[in-house]
Amino acid sequence: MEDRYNQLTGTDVLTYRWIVPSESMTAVGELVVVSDEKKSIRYFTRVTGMHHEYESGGVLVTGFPIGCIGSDNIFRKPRTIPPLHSPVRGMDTEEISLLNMFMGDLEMGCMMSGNRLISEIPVGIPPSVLNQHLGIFATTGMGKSNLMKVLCASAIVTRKAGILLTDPHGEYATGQPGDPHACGLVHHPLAHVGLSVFTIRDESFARMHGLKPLKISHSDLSIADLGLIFDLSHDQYEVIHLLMPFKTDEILDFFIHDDVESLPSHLRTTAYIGNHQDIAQRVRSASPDALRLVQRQIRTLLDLTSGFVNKTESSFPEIISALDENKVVLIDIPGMSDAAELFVLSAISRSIFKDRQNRFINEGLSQTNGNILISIEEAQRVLSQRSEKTGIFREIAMEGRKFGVGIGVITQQPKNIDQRVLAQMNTLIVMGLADRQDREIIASSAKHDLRILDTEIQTLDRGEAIISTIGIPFPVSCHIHHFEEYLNWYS
Ligand SMILES: Nc1ncnc2c1ncn2[C@@H]1O[C@H](COP(=O)(O)OP(=O)(O)OP(=O)(O)O)[C@@H](O)[C@H]1O
Repeated sequence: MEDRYNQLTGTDVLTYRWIVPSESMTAVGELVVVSDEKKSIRYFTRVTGMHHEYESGGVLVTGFPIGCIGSDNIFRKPRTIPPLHSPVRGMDTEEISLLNMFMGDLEMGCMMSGNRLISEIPVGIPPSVLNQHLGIFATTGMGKSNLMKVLCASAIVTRKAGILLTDPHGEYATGQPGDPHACGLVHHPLAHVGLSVFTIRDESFARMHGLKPLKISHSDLSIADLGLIFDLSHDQYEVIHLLMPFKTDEILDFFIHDDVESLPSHLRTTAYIGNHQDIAQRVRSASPDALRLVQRQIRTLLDLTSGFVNKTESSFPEIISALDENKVVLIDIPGMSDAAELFVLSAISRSIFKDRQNRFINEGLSQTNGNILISIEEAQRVLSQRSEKTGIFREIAMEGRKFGVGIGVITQQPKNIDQRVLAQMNTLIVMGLADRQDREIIASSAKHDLRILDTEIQTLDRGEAIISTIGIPFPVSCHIHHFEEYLNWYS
């Protein structure tokens, strides 16, 4: 090899340049080490770009130092620069194990260095960051469902955090319907201890797979969530606000037992005869049409959800204690409409958040409680800039951290998520984003500078991700395990 190759030809603190022979297989994302041999400092550097160099006939590579390590063996942000002509080389075994030390317990895949898989470095995020929210940004078909299953599989093994997810497609519990080779979370060898599935499917299916029936009681619901299901007018929102101080089971009882058409006129006389005088008094000033509509919608909602919403029975205490035991809780609701799924997720999320909040206020959360991650697919439905439907999810995004509750925002359209919510996300997993504006928004909210990884993000393949988390001092390229294969490792 000629001398001029693989030596630093230019540096500033955050950009290194060197030339490699044109036939070399250097790839964007590759990790190399630039060593300052005099001072015994090694600079770990990630290839961020390259182009042909006329003069030398080689390829001019640019890289970004992700950290450096001196003779004290402490990994630091690079504030110094290596001298010109410092050698640039691949990582050795000791350097690979050094990077391995930063990886967390919730394993998702293996580290990638350019096109090469480093199987010695399993990539995972620490469970301790889950209360600081997580964003998964993936174009359709890039492997987001597979990633979620792998993340849950790891959580089932490590049992250091609880994860809640809803599944309206029926693919997480027992595998993609119609695919005989697909596996689901129930096939995890530790599912009996680390997984709880609550389902709306029929009893025989549930029994065969060890799933529990999902039950939601009237008092688990919040009247505010009516807006998740129906488009409410200003007047209807007013009715909802008037009703807010009352318990939901009483509100529902009131609307179920009064005659829809005569309700408003009754209320205008003093002769209301019923069990809910206080509610009747309160809604007296509301628009009769809005009141009638709200009543009709409540009845429709209870009709639609009659399979699992009932007066008194509730799975919520069991869901909360499973999450407290750091289990994965899957709400299996195949065929449920978009709106109804959000309604269910909102009710469960509120219950989890309020429980943790109350315990925090009354007893101080014990250190043994792990974090809980509530994952929301297509999160732009509830966390967009102008949505009135953000309710509990925004509250968790803003305040969940101190109570150990984080949200997992999964979306293809980060530009449609409220920027203030994105700013709260301390772990970002990017799985391909074709839209430049989407990439810019993510780059500006990440804890690491992802702008320089733009080329890499654009060249991500299915099953590949860039992970930026406060738990790891540099962004990591990762090849996500294939769920079915990952399960086999445990079997
Ligand atoms: N890491 C991976 N390794 C190998 N194959 C993968 C990986 N991730 C996903 N796949 C395969 O790619 C296909 C699409 O994956 P998946 O269903 O997870 O994508 P998705 O992003 O959830 O898609 P959609 O947006 O349509 O729900 C599946 O056949 C899956 O097995």
